[in-house]
Amino acid sequence: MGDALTSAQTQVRAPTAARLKITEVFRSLQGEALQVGLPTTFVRLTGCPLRCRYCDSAYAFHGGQWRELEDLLSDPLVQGTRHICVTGGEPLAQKTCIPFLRALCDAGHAVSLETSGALDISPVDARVSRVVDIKTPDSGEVRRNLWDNLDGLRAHDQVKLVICSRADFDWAVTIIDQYRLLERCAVLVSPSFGQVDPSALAQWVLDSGLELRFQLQLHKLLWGDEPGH
Ligand SMILES: C[S@@+](CC[C@H](N)C(=O)[O-])C[C@H]1O[C@@H](n2cnc3c(N)ncnc32)[C@H](O)[C@@H]1O
Ligand SMILES: Nc1nc2[nH]cc(C(=O)O)c2c(=O)[nH]1
Ligand code: SF4
Ligand SMILES: [Mg+2]
Repeated sequence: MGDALTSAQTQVRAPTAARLKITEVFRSLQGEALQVGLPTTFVRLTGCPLRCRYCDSAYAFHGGQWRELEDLLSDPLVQGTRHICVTGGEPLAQKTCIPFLRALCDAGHAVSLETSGALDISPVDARVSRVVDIKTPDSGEVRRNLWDNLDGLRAHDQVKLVICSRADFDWAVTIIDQYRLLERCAVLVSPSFGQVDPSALAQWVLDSGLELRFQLQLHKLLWGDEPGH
């Protein structure tokens, strides 16, 4: 028989514990979104079905380490911090992300989720602040936007558009108007790092007359574009 398990032996094995594939867990200042500046622990999940041209986290597409939920929840970097940001990669591409987010909320953390907007956000625990990207034409992934996600946005969620060009900004204004996004939650615009001049985008925001929240990735100003910050 060798080492091969019979089907009977397979059935009596303990069920596999819920696991997530993780690229990194680190503590930094939140560099993006409404929670910017707050000390935060980041949990970066491995893998993403999109390929945005500007992606600064491509190192999370592959590799990573399987970790059990219990192990992650008891990680000192998680336990010792109120603010937790779950990001990736695309966190919602792993189904165990949903119970992970719920468990973080149950443990009393203030949780935010960075997501591409390409996967259904409706199963996410209502206590989580969902930061939903809308992928612009010049991201190269505009066809992946799941527009139904916008219907279910709550006041403590956030929509983010990473702007790669003036044409992207004009497109963003049209979308914001069409989906009445400013009536739903905060709408953030951020320059694609190193591609769009931040002062140009700041001026476009002022000229638009819209109550958009301009933002820069604070961590890159502080620490550059290195992983782990
Ligand atoms: C790396 S992604 C991970 C979460 C998810 N996949 C997403 O796209 O939202 C986290 C955030 O970083 C933004 N981002 C990635 N590369 C960027 C860049 N070069 N400049 C500005 N923002 C960037 C993404 O748009 C997203 O809002
Ligand atoms: N400091 C810091 N803040 C962040 N906010 C969102 C991040 C991300 O990569 O999703 C990120 C990140 O990578 N670093
Ligand atoms: S969806 Fe997020 S992680 Fe995936 S390629 Fe785009 S920016 Fe990178
Ligand atoms: Mg990042």
